[in-house]
Amino acid sequence: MPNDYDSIPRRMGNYWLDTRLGSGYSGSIFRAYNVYTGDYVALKVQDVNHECPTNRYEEYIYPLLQGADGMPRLWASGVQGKWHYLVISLLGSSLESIYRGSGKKAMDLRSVCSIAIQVIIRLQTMHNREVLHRDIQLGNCVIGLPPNETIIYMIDFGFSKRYIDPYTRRHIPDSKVKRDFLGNYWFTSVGVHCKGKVPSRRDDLEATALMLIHLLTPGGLPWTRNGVPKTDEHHRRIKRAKELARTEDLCRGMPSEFEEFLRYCRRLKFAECPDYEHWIEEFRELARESGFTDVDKFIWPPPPQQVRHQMKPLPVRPEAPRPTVTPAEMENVLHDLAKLQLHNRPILADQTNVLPAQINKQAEGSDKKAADVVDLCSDTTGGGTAPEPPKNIPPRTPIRVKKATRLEKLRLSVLDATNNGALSTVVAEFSTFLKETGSKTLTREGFAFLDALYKQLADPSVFVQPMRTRSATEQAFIENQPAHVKLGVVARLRREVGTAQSNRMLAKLVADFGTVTNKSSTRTVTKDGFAFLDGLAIRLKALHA
Ligand SMILES: Nc1ncnc2c1ncn2[C@@H]1O[C@H](COP(=O)(O)OP(=O)(O)OP(=O)(O)O)[C@@H](O)[C@H]1O
Repeated sequence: MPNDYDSIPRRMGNYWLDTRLGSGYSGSIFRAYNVYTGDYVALKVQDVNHECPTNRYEEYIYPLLQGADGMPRLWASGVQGKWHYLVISLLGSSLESIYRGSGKKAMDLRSVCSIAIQVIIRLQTMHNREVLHRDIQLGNCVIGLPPNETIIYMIDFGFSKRYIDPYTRRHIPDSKVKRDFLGNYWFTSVGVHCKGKVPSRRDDLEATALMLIHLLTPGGLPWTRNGVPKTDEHHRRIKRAKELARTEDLCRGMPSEFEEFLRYCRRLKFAECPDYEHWIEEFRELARESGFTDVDKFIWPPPPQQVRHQMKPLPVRPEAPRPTVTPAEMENVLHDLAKLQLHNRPILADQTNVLPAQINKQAEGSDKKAADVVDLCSDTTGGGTAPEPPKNIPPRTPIRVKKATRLEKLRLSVLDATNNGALSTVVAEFSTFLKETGSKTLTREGFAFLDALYKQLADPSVFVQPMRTRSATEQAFIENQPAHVKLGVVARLRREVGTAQSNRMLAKLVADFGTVTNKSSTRTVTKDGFAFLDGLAIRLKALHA
């Protein structure tokens, strides 16, 4: 329906229309002011006969969201002549225009973490109030006007819907019937956009994940690069590209949180309540680790290099740290380096210029915590047998690296595995690594390892049959169990892993193991948990044979 702006009256109710802020398929939005108070507002106008009466839907949704942070206030609504209008808080620029206006190919990590935190909080609010947004995109996230310019607001509830029936108090039903796509081309989840599934909370979160990944990808997500589709054929190509894109390819080079978040959203069951708190904390932690402060606030433009200077100085250590690399270790390293051949040119063959004092100096200054480091010498991924140490060199001692690095390496080995034998080796290493470092708590990287393992076992494009996921009831059952029952779940997994007949079954067990461990308060791998991992390695080997 064409927008005949000229016929829109200059006054609607108590509001005088000023400038047009934007217009979309469904209507126009104006800056307006209250003729009595002079207060500025935003006024959305839509033809009452519009084929898609989104203003009416918004009029129904807005009251459910009033009073919450980051939700615009609904001041008035009504009909004047052939126009329906909504009067809401006047806000600032959308993330879309901020991103485009920056002229940069990708957004900075600080800003993206702030967006992640705020948008997930907004969705938590909406979902707690029983509303799905269903059209998450950059144009529907806007910042406030000063002094609220660090707050991201959600707008455009024209596609929103209550997912809890107000009468029966039940979640809307899922359906096997394919439905027409509703949302936007770029960020609507694969399930809803490409497979015609019924949208639920998980899809709002998946759209958020795609939006964040888009912002961090130079040039944006691959399927967004040729603009909005004008033909059915182009739309089909977009859907195909979206559906086929592998999570790890989309997230290459980004902090692992983004890939994990997308995978998490895609694993959620239809009616499952997402763990908003967990992901808000993950993005806060990522920001903190990256040296950013005050990250709950979206600050645009991002503070130039400020963050490192604002970081509090580290507390002075009471005593000198234990050196991570001893002189003897350093000598080992140098010895090994001496044996390296670079283009047949021996290097560092002469160690006489390495004075003990220098070695000591290099050894100092390292302050890695014991729990954060691992023994690289136990790394078997490199293959081959270690050469005998020469007689005049003291026995090798471990070189230490960060735990996260080692886990990441193991994760990549899972993704590189092309058969069950290789997977078995990596799982055994993972288990050994956790035991040897005495670090039984599963960190983010540990869960990323399990995610990768699950994917390898369940992904039909790798080397196994596709997995049918657990039903929502089964999933909810596991999650709602008290701690002692969860222990029982791990004991069951331990028993079942020895008899699993296929990778598909193993994938289910890994998913259960991840869920149960994640839901436990300490996220530790118990004795049964280790027995499960070891059993998994043995079973994979047996299935490989
Ligand atoms: N409250 C507001 N204050 C300031 N600008 C706003 C406000 N609401 C919307 N806008 C601007 O107008 C644009 C369109 O708004 P909105 O998405 O609500 O309208 P729409 O007609 O549903 O658009 P579309 O058809 O693109 O979904 C937004 O991207 C934003 O730039």
